[in-house]
Amino acid sequence: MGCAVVGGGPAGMMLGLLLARAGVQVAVLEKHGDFLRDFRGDTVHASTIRLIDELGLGAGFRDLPQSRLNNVAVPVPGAGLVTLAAFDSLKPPYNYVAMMPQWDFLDFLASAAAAEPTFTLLMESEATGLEFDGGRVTGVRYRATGNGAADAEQVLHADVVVAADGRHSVLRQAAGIRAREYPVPFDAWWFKLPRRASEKGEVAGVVPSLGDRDALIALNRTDYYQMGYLAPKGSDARIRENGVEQFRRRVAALRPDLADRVDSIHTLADLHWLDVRLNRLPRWYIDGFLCIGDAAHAMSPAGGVGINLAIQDAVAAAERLAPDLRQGHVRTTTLAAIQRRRRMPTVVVQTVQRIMHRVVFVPLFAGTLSGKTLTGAAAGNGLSIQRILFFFLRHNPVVKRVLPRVVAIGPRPEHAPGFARPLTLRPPTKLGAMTSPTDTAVDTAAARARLLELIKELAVVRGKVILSSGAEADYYIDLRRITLHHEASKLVGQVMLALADDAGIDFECAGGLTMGADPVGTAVMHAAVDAGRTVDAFVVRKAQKSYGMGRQVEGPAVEGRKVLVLEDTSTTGGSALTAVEGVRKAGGNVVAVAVIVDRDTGAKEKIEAETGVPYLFAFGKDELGLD
Ligand SMILES: O=P(O)(O)OC[C@H]1O[C@H](OP(=O)(O)OP(=O)(O)O)[C@H](O)[C@@H]1O
Ligand SMILES: O=C(O)c1cc(=O)[nH]c(=O)[nH]1
Repeated sequence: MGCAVVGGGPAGMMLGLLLARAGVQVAVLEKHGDFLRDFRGDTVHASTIRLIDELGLGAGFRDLPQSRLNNVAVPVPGAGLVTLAAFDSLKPPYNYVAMMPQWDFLDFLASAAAAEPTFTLLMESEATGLEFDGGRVTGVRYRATGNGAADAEQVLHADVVVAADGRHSVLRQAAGIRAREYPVPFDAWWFKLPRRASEKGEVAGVVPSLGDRDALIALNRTDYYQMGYLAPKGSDARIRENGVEQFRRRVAALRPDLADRVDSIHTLADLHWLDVRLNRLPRWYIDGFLCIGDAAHAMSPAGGVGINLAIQDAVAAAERLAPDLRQGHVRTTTLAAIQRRRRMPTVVVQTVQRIMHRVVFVPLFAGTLSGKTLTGAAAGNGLSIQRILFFFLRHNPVVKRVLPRVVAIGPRPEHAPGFARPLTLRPPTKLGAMTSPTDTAVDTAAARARLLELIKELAVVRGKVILSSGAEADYYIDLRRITLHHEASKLVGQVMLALADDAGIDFECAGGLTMGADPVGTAVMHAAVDAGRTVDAFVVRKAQKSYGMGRQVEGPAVEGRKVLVLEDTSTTGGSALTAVEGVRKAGGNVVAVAVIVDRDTGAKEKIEAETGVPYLFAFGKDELGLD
């Protein structure tokens, strides 16, 4: 076996799927017989949705029953419902958090992985320990608990064992790795309250209400409210001693609007206690063994970002493990590289959570924080750190932009490794283009999102610069760094092809003025061929060649054929116009001009007026943050 993953949660299943797509033998061991468990994190964050699109699974994912969380709001006395994180301010389509039962999400990942021949899912297989050879882990010991075979311990040998078995990881203990604990002031108790049909249309959101020494959050789900009661650590025994009636009264006091249904909490056995922990391992690995997700760093539920972080760990791990696993030996330096990659986002998120604990939860449980404190409505309430923070959360434009991003996307989001992405886009048919974008659109959305990120990261250069036209500008987009880039080139082809298809442009040749347009033309040609179409590329020289064939337009003849003129970017539109003129002289029928980035400097108007064909662009300067 290449890789044995222990724990069929979001991180374990994602890692299994990605490694299987790399063609590596991988087994995921899950101790339960199904994924059905209440009150696991039921969020799928924006960066995970983007990842799913990149894996070509977006259409199936969107078919799953789910609701969208568009914001996080707090009701504050005197200020109404205050939105703290408006996800819908993020760029679509990744501008929400999907809420769905985690078992649906895990079933979905499991069925995608089952399509890969190198993937095995071992349900009812409980890991009990590690197998060592010298100091190196060489496998995992486990017990199959199904079919009454509970006591037969077996060994699964693997090049690497990955523990994705959560906060109480059995395997990390077996590896002798100990976590560093940070104090957490509270625990959480999850339960459900019914949601009436008449309430279905209400804002989907997370609605917290603060008490004097406790708090209640409500997650609006399709036909119920998922309630989280928060109280000081160590309160579980007291809550249970006080009995169900007192607990119902407390819930009713915190959410009077839900008081009419607290009877649905039949007994305190309906409360699911979460012993909240915040910790992380100083070292996530030993030879042959790696921890990811909560096994490497238990997260507080504050912000609800633990699942996303765990999935991102899985992606980073898959990307780095796959090459080693293909060679049959996982180097310890590779495991160290995975920890290096994921440590920063972990530390950032945990630090934010620890600040939230200190600033919100400690005073809350000391009885010095309530909704009134935040707005200053409480008598004798001066400027407090909470009021200042609350003011910033509501009014500071940078905080208002950054907060939804931190929650929905997270620091250092990961992208699907090339080996896990679908090989080609589906060939669009004329009928398909007219009816629904289905799979093609979903894949294109992922390609477009990734390309945009690469352009921002690699091509945008700020500072004074002289342009081709002689004009001076404050920024330059060096798209050659994109069109000649190992990952971006392919995306350029896919995105530009989809751009023309979406505009209903039918073409047989693609190219433009050398040299910016050259790699764009070949990328489009390859994307078209991948999609089962025949498109040739061409190059328009800046001047006609004075010897040889004496041509200005090089490549298979464009004469009598439908031509898409391409550019990487345009400012005055002069280069694209030269290309159109060259193609027309060579007898080509120009059907459109398309550029990757438009600088919004009048090129569109000029080109459309002078050539009479549409001018398309994949990205505007506003999308690059250059507005
Ligand atoms: O719309 P325009 O004002 O024509 O400006 C845009 C052109 O400028 C750049 O090329 P450049 O002229 O620098 O030449 P190169 O492709 O040979 O590098 C770019 O690749 C476009 O072709
Ligand atoms: O106008 C240009 O010369 C120009 C602008 C730009 O952003 N990028 C580029 O390659 N050329």
